[in-house]
Amino acid sequence: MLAGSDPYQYQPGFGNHFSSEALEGALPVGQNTPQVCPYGLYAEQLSGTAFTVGRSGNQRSWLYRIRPSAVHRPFEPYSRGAHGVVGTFDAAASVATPTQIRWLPFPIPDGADVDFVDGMRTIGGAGDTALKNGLAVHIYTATTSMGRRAFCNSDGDLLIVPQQGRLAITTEFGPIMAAPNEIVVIQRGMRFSVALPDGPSRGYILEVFDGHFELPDLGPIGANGLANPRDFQTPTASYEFTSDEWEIVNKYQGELFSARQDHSPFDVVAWHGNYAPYKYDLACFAAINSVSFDHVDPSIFTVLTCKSAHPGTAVADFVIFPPRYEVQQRTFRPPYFHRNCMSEFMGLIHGEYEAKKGGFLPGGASLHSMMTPHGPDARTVELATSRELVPGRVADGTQAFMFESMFQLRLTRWAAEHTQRDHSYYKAWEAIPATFDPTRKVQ
Ligand SMILES: O=C(O)Cc1cc(O)ccc1O
Ligand SMILES: [Fe+2]
Repeated sequence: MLAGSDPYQYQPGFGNHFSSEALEGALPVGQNTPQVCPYGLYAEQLSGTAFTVGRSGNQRSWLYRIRPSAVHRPFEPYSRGAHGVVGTFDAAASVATPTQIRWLPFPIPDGADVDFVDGMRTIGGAGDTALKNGLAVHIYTATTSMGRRAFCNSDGDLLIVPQQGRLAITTEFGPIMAAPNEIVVIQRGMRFSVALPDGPSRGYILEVFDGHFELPDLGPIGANGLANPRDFQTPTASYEFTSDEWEIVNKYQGELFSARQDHSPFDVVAWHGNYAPYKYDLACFAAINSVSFDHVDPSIFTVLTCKSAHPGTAVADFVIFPPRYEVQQRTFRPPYFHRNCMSEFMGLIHGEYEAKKGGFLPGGASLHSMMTPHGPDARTVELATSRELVPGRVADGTQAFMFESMFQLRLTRWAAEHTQRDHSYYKAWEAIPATFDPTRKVQ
């Protein structure tokens, strides 16, 4: 990187075999592990899949760094305050409820210095990190940068959805700046440190304990549309060479551990491979929908999917509800009433969600669990059944999203008993009248 140039340089593409060097010639030529690497760097492989996974699914990167990551003092249990991260969702650690759940915006601590790691709280999840089966949903509320602290998650991949405040993320692969309406994916094992250029910040995190996010198949849509691969952005190598004291906070089996080292974890001078973090601007999403009639299932707005072993059934889909035109004729246009064999966790980045124009607020959340009945609120139903069906815009200035999962989620007690839990949420549907009239068969 040249002095004074923009540190945020990205490589476009999804799942590419990227190459990046901050110092010309730092990547070994023609091999991964020379006897001595250029500039006296150490070669270190970071594996995202088992060595033996088939070629099309195999993910790994080679990092050429000033000191190997192995150079650190032992990990000890993390002692800085009681942390609220959970990696096992059994009856001891969490509660199950099939009721419709909503939270008003999660408050950002006032006056206290809380960074991204200490401000992370698990809302709920399923399964267990040790068996690499399940997922967790977290929220972060933070007021201060991590400084010389780095976080590393051994338990799975993190899909981060900033809702308030940009995240300036230093990663081993280079820096990423992510603003609200962008998402960042940081995979298992990657060290990163979060600074807050805008001060108090909040956002959502989806963690998958197995697999990786991929672009959904497009089927009859064809070769283009939805999230296009070239709009994903992976950072470029950037390093620091210091003997400063750093703390590495490692989430392992849902617990936090801390180790100290006298060098920066961000000392990767060059790297190559296809296991690398990325960001994506949700405004790049090329939405596709019905141009004739009927409400299309929200899977049409899938940005990324983490597949399970059951074809077509996701560990987790990341789905958005982007600004778009709505043109369907003779159609109840809002989300339909339904009971789903998947779990639906929703959040709102900004604006108002089309099915609930009040109560579901930016920085808040809702959970409609497996088979929990839900749909548009009474006001939305009233408007949608009486309005003239002219072409119109929907969701302008708005961005809601959904983490949809095949798993049954359990809530942490923190989330279930949170003061922001909206116990009157059920009233959203209370005023929906019975309009049934056996003498009036009009469609
Ligand atoms: O429940 C929700 O609000 C999400 C949702 C939106 C939609 O358009 C169709 C189905 C669905 O679950
Ligand atoms: Fe739904």
